[in-house]
Amino acid sequence: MQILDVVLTPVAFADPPLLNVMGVHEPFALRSVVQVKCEDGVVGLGESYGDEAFLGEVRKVLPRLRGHDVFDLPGLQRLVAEALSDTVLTDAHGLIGGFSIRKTIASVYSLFEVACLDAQGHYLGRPVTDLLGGKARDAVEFSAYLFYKYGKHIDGREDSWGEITTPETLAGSAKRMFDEYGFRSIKLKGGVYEPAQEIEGVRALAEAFPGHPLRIDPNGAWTVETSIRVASELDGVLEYLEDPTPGIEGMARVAEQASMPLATNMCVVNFGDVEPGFRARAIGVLLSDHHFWGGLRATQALSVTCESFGVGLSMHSNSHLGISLAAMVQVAAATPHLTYACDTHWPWKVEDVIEPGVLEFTDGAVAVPTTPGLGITLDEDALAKLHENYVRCGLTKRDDVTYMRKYVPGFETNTARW
Ligand SMILES: O=C([O-])C(=O)C[C@H](O)[C@@H](O)C(=O)[O-]
Ligand SMILES: [Mg+2]
Repeated sequence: MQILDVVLTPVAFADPPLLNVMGVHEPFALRSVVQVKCEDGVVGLGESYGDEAFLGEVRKVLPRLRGHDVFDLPGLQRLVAEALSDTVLTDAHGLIGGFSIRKTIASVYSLFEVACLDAQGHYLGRPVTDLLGGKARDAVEFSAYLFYKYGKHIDGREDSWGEITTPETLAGSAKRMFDEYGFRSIKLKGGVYEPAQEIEGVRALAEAFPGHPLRIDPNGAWTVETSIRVASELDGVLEYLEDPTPGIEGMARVAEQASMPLATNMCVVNFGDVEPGFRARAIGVLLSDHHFWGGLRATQALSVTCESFGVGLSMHSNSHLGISLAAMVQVAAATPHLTYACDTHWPWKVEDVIEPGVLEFTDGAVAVPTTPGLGITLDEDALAKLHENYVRCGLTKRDDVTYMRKYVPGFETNTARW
């Protein structure tokens, strides 16, 4: 089945001022939506990053896709690699580890791989899970992903969550997420305040939600020594500790002393990192992300690798829309070795590009769609509206650091600060 045309649409959706180690989220999160249009009216959907540098790489591939067989994924991989000369994509938020040509190719390939799998599924009348080997579970569990946040954006734009800076407001946000989505486990994005304050936040959550698995992710805000101390203070409280300190070597030193497993989406971020990361015993849990690991099939290969080495697997997320959630759900469902509830930023957004009603949360889990492809339908009007947002907002890259300086003049990132 030949690809006849590919339409790339950059979009932007409203994002609250969520805090992290790098600063604060800007008023809009950027994404790209791709429609791979094939013979017989079949269309496949993909979603990924929306910053200008990423779009530039994606655009290099577009003219080569016409005439490509949508079932030929190795050919797609070659075609992407050939198109992307030797550019290495980086980002201005630094939250998903190092960059390389390999990771750049994997990221761009992933966008098209997902769209091709969606198209294949529509053509065959089968869900993507079937194309990935079949369902290992009927629903995919996610965790309540909590953030500290400001009450409003610099331009006065507000959201329904209000300010979250204290243990009380943190527990309040968890309660709301539990009530609305039925989540059972909690992840706290840390790296914002000094460790004692974030430990207090974790303890407040543990007290308010006894028995619910808890994690904290300061995105490398702590030194090795601080990480070891926090791990010891939160012994018996955390299910796992995510990226306490930067780099494989530092993580390995923490892992040696910590009672709980360490997780990462920062120090092992492509297949080249697996051997050194696993050899150093730096992590007990790998947080995969199909957007930069090279798609859904690469995520399954990663899962088998993790299982072979006794490493757990879960899923990392960035601010995303429904096409990405659908892809995460499909691959998670078709991946037997998935050992923890996955991350999602889903509760923080109020708009989308897909028709509502399919990806619903019950008891913190999304039922795996059984309809063809990813199981979702693009809402063309919503896509046009979010594209209009993109044009109007004027953002071309994610830059939490510079935006934070509007709140805190002179702000420097918190990486290994404490
Ligand atoms: O687990 C993580 O490190 C993330 O989810 C990275 C994200 O970019 C998160 O920090 C965010 O949205 O600010
Ligand atoms: Mg993380």
